[in-house]
Amino acid sequence: MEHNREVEIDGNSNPIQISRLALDIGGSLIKLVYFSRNSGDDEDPPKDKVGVSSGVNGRLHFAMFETAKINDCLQFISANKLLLGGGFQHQENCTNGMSFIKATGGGAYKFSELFKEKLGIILEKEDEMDCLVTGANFLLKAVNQEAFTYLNGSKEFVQINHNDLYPYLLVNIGSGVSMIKVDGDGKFERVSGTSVGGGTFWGLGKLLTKCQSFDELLELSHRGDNKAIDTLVGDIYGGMDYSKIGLSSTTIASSFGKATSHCKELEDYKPEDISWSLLRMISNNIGQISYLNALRFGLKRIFFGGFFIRSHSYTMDTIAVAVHFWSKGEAKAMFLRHEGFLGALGAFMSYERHSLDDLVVNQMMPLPVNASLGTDTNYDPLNGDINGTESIQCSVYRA
Ligand SMILES: Nc1ncnc2c1ncn2[C@@H]1O[C@H](COP(=O)(O)OP(=O)(O)OP(=O)(O)O)[C@@H](O)[C@H]1O
Ligand SMILES: CC(C)(CO)[C@@H](O)C(=O)NCCC(=O)O
Repeated sequence: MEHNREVEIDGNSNPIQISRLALDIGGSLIKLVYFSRNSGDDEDPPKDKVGVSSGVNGRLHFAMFETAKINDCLQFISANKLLLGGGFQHQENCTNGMSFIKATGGGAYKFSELFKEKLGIILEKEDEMDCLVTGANFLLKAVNQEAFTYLNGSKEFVQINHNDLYPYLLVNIGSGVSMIKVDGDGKFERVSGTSVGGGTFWGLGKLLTKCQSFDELLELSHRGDNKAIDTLVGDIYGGMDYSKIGLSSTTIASSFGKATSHCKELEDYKPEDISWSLLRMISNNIGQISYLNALRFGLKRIFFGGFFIRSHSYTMDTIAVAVHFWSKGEAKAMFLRHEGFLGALGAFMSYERHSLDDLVVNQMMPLPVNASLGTDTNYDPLNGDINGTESIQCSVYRA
């Protein structure tokens, strides 16, 4: 896979300078975040409060690869010269000719030798939970229209009050699920988790439907009908609601309950129905466990991140309905536009905490909605373009 740096990154043929690359190498996906300064920025650096030039404008780029195809990722980094780090600062502390790159996720440990061998870089490991929280706090505070609710098919952006953000529950749905109570910047506790997560949906879905890609499995669910596989309350109650305990006839009484039928084999079920039932089962379960943890700590807001969500309407709807149902409307499920990049952003932000150059990203200037990741025009989660790069405008300042 060959990526044209100039065309893909800023759409023109000027040489651009890449600074700071950070990675989140997860069980399923590798996420990359990197900064490129705007071409010609030398003439027009942003000014600080007293009018002194102190930083550079540029774009923050996001890309992802399947962890199983890590060689594609290495090639992408190398072909796009993401390690050069020229421009306004030095991201690498060079030791014996080796550069350091911030990395988080289990793969930062698992693949550290591979990165050293193939690219000559040392992965400087940052704690995964720390990075998730840093990334989420950063997005919620710095990016306009980052968080939104999703109910009955409609998306509503939430205005975040910086003084009233904490505490909240962060639920990161990756291969597995982590639930983190966040009380402030760097103040958090991982309060729960479940192994029934994105890897479960994709793994079971692949076995049961023979789908070849996650996107295909997700796309299938659009055409599915869970009545064919799930046992509904009405199936047990002769078509009636069980209203005394608040269950309507259409509520799922038992996920995959109908698959116990002796007269049917796997081939007798439609892949789209299987995908829909599986998606509902897993999303419902995560929504319910999240609510229970929010209840445990008296948290009213739950932010969901992780690439399992993929801005998928049924997934978000199911999670939101589960949280609404179980909390009787008390707790609110919210989603994030940069859902899958929390950890990578947190690793990216961690350069400030440690680097000698002491840089801080203290201003985020989102482009019009259609220029950022996670929007309908530029980012289509179902188009199968897993390596598509996306970017947002921002400024990086020297502290
Ligand atoms: N193109 C894709 N290929 C594989 N899985 C995908 C894809 N797109 C979305 N997913 C979903 O996203 C999940 C991975 O999400 P994410 O990248 O947030 O987690 P991870 O960092 O890989 O996992 P973990 O944090 O548990 O190590 C997968 O398990 C799958 O459900
Ligand atoms: C192991 C991690 C943290 C790796 O990202 C994630 O996959 C996870 O939170 N799994 C759930 C593990 C559990 O708490 O049961």
